[in-house]
Amino acid sequence: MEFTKMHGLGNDFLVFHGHQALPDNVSDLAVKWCDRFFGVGGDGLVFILPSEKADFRMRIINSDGSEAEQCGNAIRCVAKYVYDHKLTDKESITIETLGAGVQPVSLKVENGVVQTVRVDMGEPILDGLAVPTTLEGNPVLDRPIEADGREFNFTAVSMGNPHCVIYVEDAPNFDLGTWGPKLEVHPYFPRKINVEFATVTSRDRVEMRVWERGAGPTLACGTGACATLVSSVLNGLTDRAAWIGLKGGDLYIEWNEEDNHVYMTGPAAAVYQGTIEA
Ligand SMILES: N[C@H](CCC[C@H](N)C(=O)O)C(=O)O
Repeated sequence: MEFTKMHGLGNDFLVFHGHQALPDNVSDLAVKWCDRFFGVGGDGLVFILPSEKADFRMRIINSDGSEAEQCGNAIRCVAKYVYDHKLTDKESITIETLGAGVQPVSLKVENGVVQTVRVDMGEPILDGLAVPTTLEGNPVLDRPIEADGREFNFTAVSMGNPHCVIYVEDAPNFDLGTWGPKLEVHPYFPRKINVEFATVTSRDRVEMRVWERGAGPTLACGTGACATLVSSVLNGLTDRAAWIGLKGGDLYIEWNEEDNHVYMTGPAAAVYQGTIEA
């Protein structure tokens, strides 16, 4: 199967186009192909499929084989792919996702190549039971959670996929590897959860590191950046637009007061094309 290796701020994927549906053994293939030693290496597989409701449809499989409802960095890669491969000549397109409906995407094109992508990520879901968590509350805001004897406070936000945002002293140096996996599978989260550790440095900047559900530590998480901005506004820590500083780079996130939609702006890059045996 032919693929294009792409990334959004180092959150990297094998991108496939030209298929009508996911391969039957896509979970096994994700585990095998995302392995960084025995496979191509990646945080997940992304399939660009036909859609009856939008210009294109995206499905995302994490490196552990689980399918996610949404993926911010991947949707920017999909937008770049379809324009650069001349599957569309529009600079405003729509992409259907499993968990966030149809999303408008606008492309910033320079010299005929997509440089940055702005995605309407839709409205955040704040009702605790809908994120989902087992907790009542709309929102579930700054609530205690205990893992292995240590207590944190978290805010729950869904962008179609679930997120748990926790504020810490120094996110870039936080012990992500110890606490991320424990919280990912905490009993509060029936579908597990993406865990963001964040440090607010000003009203328009937050440093964040992410332990992703089904993928572990990644260099960037688009939906996680959106969840972190929404959480920071709800907790009174930032304005409604801010830079989210990730290990792989920065994303600009806005939570529009008029339409309640979250907008994400950032880059997408293609690295190489290849073929791989199923
Ligand atoms: N691991 C995530 C999916 C990928 C999200 C992330 N890579 C992004 O850019 O939003 C989940 O299971 O919800």
